Amino acid sequence: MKRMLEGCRGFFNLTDEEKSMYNGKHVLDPIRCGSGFNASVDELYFWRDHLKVIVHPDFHSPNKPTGFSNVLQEYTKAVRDVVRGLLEGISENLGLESCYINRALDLESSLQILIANLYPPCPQPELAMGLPSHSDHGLLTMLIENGISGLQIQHKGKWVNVNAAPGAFLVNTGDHVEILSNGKYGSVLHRAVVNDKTTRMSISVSNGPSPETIVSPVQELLENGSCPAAYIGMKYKDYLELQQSNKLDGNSCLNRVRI
Ligand SMILES: O=C(O)CCC(=O)C(=O)O
Ligand SMILES: [Fe+2]
Repeated sequence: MKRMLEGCRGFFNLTDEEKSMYNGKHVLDPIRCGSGFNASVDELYFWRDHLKVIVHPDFHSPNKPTGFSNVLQEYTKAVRDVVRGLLEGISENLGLESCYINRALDLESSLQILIANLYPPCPQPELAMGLPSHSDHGLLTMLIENGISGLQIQHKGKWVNVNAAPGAFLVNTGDHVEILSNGKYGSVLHRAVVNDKTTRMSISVSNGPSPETIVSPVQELLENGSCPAAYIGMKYKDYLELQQSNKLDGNSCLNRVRI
């Protein structure tokens, strides 16, 4: 974790020119960096620099700073192993075989994206936001931070600060866990606030199905409980396009697939 945080800090410290080759805009561009959240559609800019790298099924990495690529590969592989275990637990908890989700969503080819967020001190934190309210598109997001808090999750309509223990992973459930569990697991709405004293850094790793998988509520859950499907099925890749093309105005993209 420490080496990953250092590596990302090293990337943000590169010159603008060195970073400018990664100014991609499309959600499936392998390496993208920049400022703001969804820079192509949002009018508002947020107090944040970011780096997004697709690391699986095909591995990509910026070639600077030195050694970054090795740490990125090692870290994201370890995260995939932890996620596989968590999804086995979630499968069992849903009354399914432990390997159900891993198999049904073709996690051998899972889309895994690393997002490093840098939130510098903001002179008027009450007027700015690090990241606006959103839910993550994947199954599980594994988040670490540099010891500075800033994540808030929505709980019973209120924003609650999340203070992680040092060295802990924060695990956010994403839209595709909600879809496949037919709402038994909720995708958590969250946002990041900024402060006026210290630079905060967070690294989230989004772990999703394979891009070509059509995800819909698990059939066994509908039959067992005789409840109707609450979401339409959609290819994960198409869902990403849909999320990217819409302004994130505090609503999750899930509203687009709810029946
Ligand atoms: O910085 C944070 O704590 C939140 C990051 C986040 O939500 C994301 O990268 O999707
Ligand atoms: Fe997020």
